[in-house]
Amino acid sequence: MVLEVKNITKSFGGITALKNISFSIQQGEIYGLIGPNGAGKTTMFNCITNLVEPTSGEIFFNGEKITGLKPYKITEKGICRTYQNIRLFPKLTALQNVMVGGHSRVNSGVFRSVLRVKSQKKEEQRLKEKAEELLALVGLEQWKDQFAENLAYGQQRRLEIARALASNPTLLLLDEPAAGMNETETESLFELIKTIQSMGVTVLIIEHDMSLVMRLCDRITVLNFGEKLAEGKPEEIQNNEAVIEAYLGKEEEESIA
Ligand SMILES: Nc1ncnc2c1ncn2[C@@H]1O[C@H](COP(=O)(O)OP(=O)(O)OP(=O)(O)O)[C@@H](O)[C@H]1O
Repeated sequence: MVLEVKNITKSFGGITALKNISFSIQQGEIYGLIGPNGAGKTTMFNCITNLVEPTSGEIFFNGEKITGLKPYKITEKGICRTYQNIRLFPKLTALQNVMVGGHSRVNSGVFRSVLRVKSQKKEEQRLKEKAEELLALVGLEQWKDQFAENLAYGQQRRLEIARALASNPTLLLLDEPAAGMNETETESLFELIKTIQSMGVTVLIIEHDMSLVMRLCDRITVLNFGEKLAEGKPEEIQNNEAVIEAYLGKEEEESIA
């Protein structure tokens, strides 16, 4: 198992955002986390990356307990994420944004070296090449010198993914990557996530676009008011009565209305 979430509960004062949630993700899977607004999905990402500390429960990454580790340590171990609200550096170029992502995992070893300046320069060059490769991967190579703030919304979302990949994660957490994207952008996002999977990266994705989730994910957990409502393959989730009632059915009604 790449990731094992065991009995995670998270309370914020009177609100219990997650109630005793468990699930496991296998190497190479694309795993979906879905549920209505406020179900606890982002809180789960925050618990995995320890931006918020779980009230109880444990999380294991490649068999090692990561609960309680500092967020940067968790990144170093190979978990990276994007955010629901884009968090790029608007006044840095696309290339610089990706290079910043790469720094988080090279700082310790290389910069402590005795041959500091020389190795720093080499490292900078290596980061730049890697960043260019990643920009090509997400289809932004011709935009590399543009400020992030000048990129279209869908491009910014892809840039966030490139930045997250810069630290060589083995587990990538994507928080609503298709939000605000049109159909064409969503389709190229689908292809991109499939490519990332084929590179050997395991993916955990929060997404409201059901058509994307159902085509993309190998397995899915459904959260509702902090509780786990169901877990299974896309077809199992689509046919699950409780899920239809709590979530998919409601969406259908909304789309009919
Ligand atoms: N830092 C916090 N302090 C207090 N309450 C919080 C905090 N973070 C989340 N919550 C609450 O926890 C619950 C779950 O929120 P969360 O953002 O995890 O849901 P979500 O499933 O990601 O929703 P959405 O789809 O709208 O992003 C909500 O009731 C939210 O208000």
